[in-house]
Amino acid sequence: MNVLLKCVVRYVVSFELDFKGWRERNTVNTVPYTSSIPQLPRDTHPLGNFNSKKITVVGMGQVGLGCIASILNQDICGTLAMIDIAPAAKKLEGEAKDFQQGGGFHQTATILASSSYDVSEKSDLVIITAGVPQKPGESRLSLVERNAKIMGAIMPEVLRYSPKATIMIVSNPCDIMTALACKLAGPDFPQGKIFGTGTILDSSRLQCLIAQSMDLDPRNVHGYIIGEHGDSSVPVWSSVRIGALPLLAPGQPVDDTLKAIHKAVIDSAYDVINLKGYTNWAIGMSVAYLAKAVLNDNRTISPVSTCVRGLYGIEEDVFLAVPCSIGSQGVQRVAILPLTPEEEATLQKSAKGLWEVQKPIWEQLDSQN
Ligand SMILES: NC(=O)C1=CN([C@@H]2O[C@H](COP(=O)(O)OP(=O)(O)OC[C@H]3O[C@@H](n4cnc5c(N)ncnc54)[C@H](O)[C@@H]3O)[C@@H](O)[C@H]2O)C=CC1
Ligand SMILES: CC(=O)C(=O)O
Repeated sequence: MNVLLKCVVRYVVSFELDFKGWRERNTVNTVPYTSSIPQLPRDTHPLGNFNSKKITVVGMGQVGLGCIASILNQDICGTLAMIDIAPAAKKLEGEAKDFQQGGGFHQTATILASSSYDVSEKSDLVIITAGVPQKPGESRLSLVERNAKIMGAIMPEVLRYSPKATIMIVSNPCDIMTALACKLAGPDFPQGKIFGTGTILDSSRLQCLIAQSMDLDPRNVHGYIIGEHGDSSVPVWSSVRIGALPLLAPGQPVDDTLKAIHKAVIDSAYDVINLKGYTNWAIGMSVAYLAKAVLNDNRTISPVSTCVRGLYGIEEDVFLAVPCSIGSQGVQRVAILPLTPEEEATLQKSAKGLWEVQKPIWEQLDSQN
């Protein structure tokens, strides 16, 4: 009984400490991180209100299609718009018709498709998946220049037709593309409203691999990969929980099994791309999960990509994934996860590496203004 009481007290205390670790997400790029904003009123969502909600997905390749399939299966919105470039128009029309013909099994009343952004008008959420994918063996960072050009073409159109939308970036390299989308939106666009899918997929891969090694349900593994959605990602072993139990005791070193699990997480995308040429279903499920959090204003905690300058001793103007609460306005608050000195140092290294790739694009953009 005594032991049980101690456990309860420990968890109540640690909840309070964790709660104090939240930092409000500033609404505008220029507001310093330390400022706090009044909590935004929670949207009311009576049953069936999703019908008034509109999602646009830009980029109807493998990932875009994976997103649409998951969104439709989960009855998240009433209207869905699909956008791709003009040369892909015929395929786009075919995909839209195929999804429309499943109307007996989902509740999305309207599915639109076009290469023109007027179909995206007044979207509540815009999801950007357009861009070049990796070839087998290619890193995400190597896509940066090609996909920066594509992002440059897309963002003005998105903002023209849906200036109030929350925007989710999936295109790789996801963290730099999210930073770029924010820069293109300008300093007056509420900062948290543009976020990247970050390491939500990497964290799911981590959950699955740990669960597999322990013969458990992945949904009982709680923990995050943070930092870059890519090769320099950081597993926060110090806060992984199995059910309510910590995976590691305080000070317990990370052993070779855990290191191998992290390596397997990093290798996951390369592995699937080698096997089938692309990844799409797991990211589609991740996107639908986040879309539901936005449209239902759920305040769901997920590791998504947001500006981390000023956090964890990071000085560079970079976006990385950290656990955030996600609602209708995108990232509403950033959770300040306690890190060990090693985890913090690895995150800082990841930030520096990303900044080296991002810097030339920033210099180019700044010289144009
Ligand atoms: N963040 C994440 O966890 C993941 C990100 N990705 C990334 O998602 C992106 C898309 O991957 P896939 O769908 O496999 O590639 P894909 O080549 O199958 O599709 C890309 C689509 O973007 C379209 N597109 C190109 N320029 C466009 C523009 N200006 N406007 C509208 N559409 C445009 C293309 O026509 C094509 O349909 C890649 O950058 C990939 O690396 C992929 C998986 C996971
Ligand atoms: C391609 C990619 O970013 C992924 O599957 O993680």
